[in-house]
Amino acid sequence: MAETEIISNSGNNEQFFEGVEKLIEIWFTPAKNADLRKITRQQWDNVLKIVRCEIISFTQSEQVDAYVLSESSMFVSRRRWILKTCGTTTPLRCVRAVLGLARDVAGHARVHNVFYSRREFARPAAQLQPHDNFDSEVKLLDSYFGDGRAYIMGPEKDCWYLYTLLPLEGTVDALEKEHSDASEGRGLTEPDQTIEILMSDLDPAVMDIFTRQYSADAAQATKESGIDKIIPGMVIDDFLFDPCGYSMNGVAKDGCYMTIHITPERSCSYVSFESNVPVSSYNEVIARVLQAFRPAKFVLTVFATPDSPGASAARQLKKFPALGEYSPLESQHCRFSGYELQYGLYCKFPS
Ligand SMILES: C[S@+](CC[C@H](N)C(=O)[O-])C[C@H]1O[C@@H](n2cnc3c(N)ncnc32)[C@H](O)[C@@H]1O
Repeated sequence: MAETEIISNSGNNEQFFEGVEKLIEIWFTPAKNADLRKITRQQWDNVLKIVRCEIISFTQSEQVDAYVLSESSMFVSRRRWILKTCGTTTPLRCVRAVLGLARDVAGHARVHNVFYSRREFARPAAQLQPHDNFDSEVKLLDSYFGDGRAYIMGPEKDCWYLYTLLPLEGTVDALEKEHSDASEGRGLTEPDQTIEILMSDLDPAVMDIFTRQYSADAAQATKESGIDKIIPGMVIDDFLFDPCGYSMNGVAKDGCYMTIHITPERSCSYVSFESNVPVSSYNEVIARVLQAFRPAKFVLTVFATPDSPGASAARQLKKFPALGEYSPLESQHCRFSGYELQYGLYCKFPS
């Protein structure tokens, strides 16, 4: 597991923990009999050693294998791999190994799409290479994928970074991509949508729930915080760290997932929520998440293909609405070839 750093001036000997995750999602082009779930547990253990984290729990649905990690989560399905890790982990260092296993073990030789994203770290200088700056991350990603584009959204301290192979809609690159996808039979996509809510500065009373002092086990923390009500019908795999910290994965029968990670330490409190639940409005989910965690500030991102129910959710958020007691500070909308993206930064009123 990655090391944590003692905060010298916290006064209560509290440790600093970088809750902000690096999130990489790779989609492979559909191929006959190819399935990333052919990669064995031992092989994943070896991959995660490179990242400096380990598997601590596992659950699955018919469509997805969900791993809780010492630093966040990993989801493996037929052609999509998601790795989300926090602390000082190094997820981009394992991508070459994953591409090799995908080709040699799973039968996936072709990458269809890549999304790498993260919020700005609380302490960027504490990160290990290449994660100590976005330029280095992009350089390494380009060495794997060759042809990516990098974006930075929002104001400096609260910005959100994205690297993807998707070109912006209407550009020459987008037209070229459509042509090459069509000629190589790669036009096959499926509806996809993802919401992330990346929250900081959370209500200390809520954060106390995610300590061993307060909750006897993860199940108690899940229930008491209302996490079990955010998206009903999920099979929940939760873990309460000692002395504090919490991670959960939820999987549903229809193949969708949710994942929540909590760093409750007062000086660096952080919570992330992510799901691909196929709804046409995120209003209820967002309201439940904010009610459960009561952050002072959060970054909201929604990715959706035009044929997914989430496309209308992304457009609703584009109108830049206040969300309950939260006012919008920044908003950006991007149309990629095949995806819409909405980024928003929100702050509790008055800011
Ligand atoms: C893995 S969790 C969730 C991190 C997540 N990315 C988030 O959103 O905050 C991190 C929390 O668990 C605590 N923790 C306790 N033991 C840990 C361990 N062995 N490895 C990682 N985190 C641990 C950390 O101090 C921190 O509060």
